[in-house]
Amino acid sequence: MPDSTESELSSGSQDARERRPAGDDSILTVDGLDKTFGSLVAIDDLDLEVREGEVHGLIGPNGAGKTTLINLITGELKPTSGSVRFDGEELTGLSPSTIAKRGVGRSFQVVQFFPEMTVREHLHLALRDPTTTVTSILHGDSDHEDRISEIADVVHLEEQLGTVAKNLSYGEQRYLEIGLVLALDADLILFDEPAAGLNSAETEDLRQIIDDLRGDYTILIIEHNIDLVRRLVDRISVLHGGSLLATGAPDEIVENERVKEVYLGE
Ligand SMILES: Nc1ncnc2c1ncn2[C@@H]1O[C@H](COP(=O)(O)OP(=O)(O)OP(=O)(O)O)[C@@H](O)[C@H]1O
Repeated sequence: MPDSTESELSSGSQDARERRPAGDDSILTVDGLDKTFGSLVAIDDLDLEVREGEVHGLIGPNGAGKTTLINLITGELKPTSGSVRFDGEELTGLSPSTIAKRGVGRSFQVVQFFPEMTVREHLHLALRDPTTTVTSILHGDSDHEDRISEIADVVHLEEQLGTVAKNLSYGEQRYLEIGLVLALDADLILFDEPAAGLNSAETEDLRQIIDDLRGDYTILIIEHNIDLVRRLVDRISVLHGGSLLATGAPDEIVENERVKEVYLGE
């Protein structure tokens, strides 16, 4: 995908998504990736492929390297060696903002907002273009009202558009975070434990939200809730000690003896 301004990227990404059905083609290719922190090997000669249009689960024990991998994909960390390619282009060495502009969006384990700003204002800010002023955001003078409504609908926050972030429930804050990722109009979305801290009703709500994104985005999701993963994803990769232990369909993975041994505890 060529580098472009945010607004060009928005329309370009949308068109690109519409052209791309889910298939066997890899959109994200991790090849011989290594990351060490001093003497600690966090990612160890990792190969991994995410196919275009799929929902791909990333599981593994604590410390397996899942968040480190996400940070290497998004450019927050630089690999010690190896390569990450997205849509055929090398990401390694690019800055996080350039990688985001190439169409890679992410959520974080810890949600952070402006407590006094409403859901609409947050989305407006995320959709902003260089001509947007603070006054226009506060007055709701937005060219983006349709997109804001669309995103709020997708993340089940249409009733909360006028609610300030500090008055949202924890679950609603997590949905807003997903909305902010959608506003960046990424092609690949990386979710880092989106269900952490959610109760069972909220987790089901989250499952529906992510399920509704299926087909429009490629999704890589780190999640410890194995029931949620099984219901949501097309394929699972299991990390262990920074390496790939197994990749396959959910039913294959839960029956895999090595995976049971190191992660599922059976
Ligand atoms: N910035 C850092 N400096 C030093 N060590 C780090 C750093 N980030 C991660 N690590 C170490 O790298 C290893 C992998 O950590 P990582 O957070 O990627 O695991 P994880 O699979 O996401 O674990 P969890 O499921 O607990 O979130 C761990 O041993 C961790 O302590």
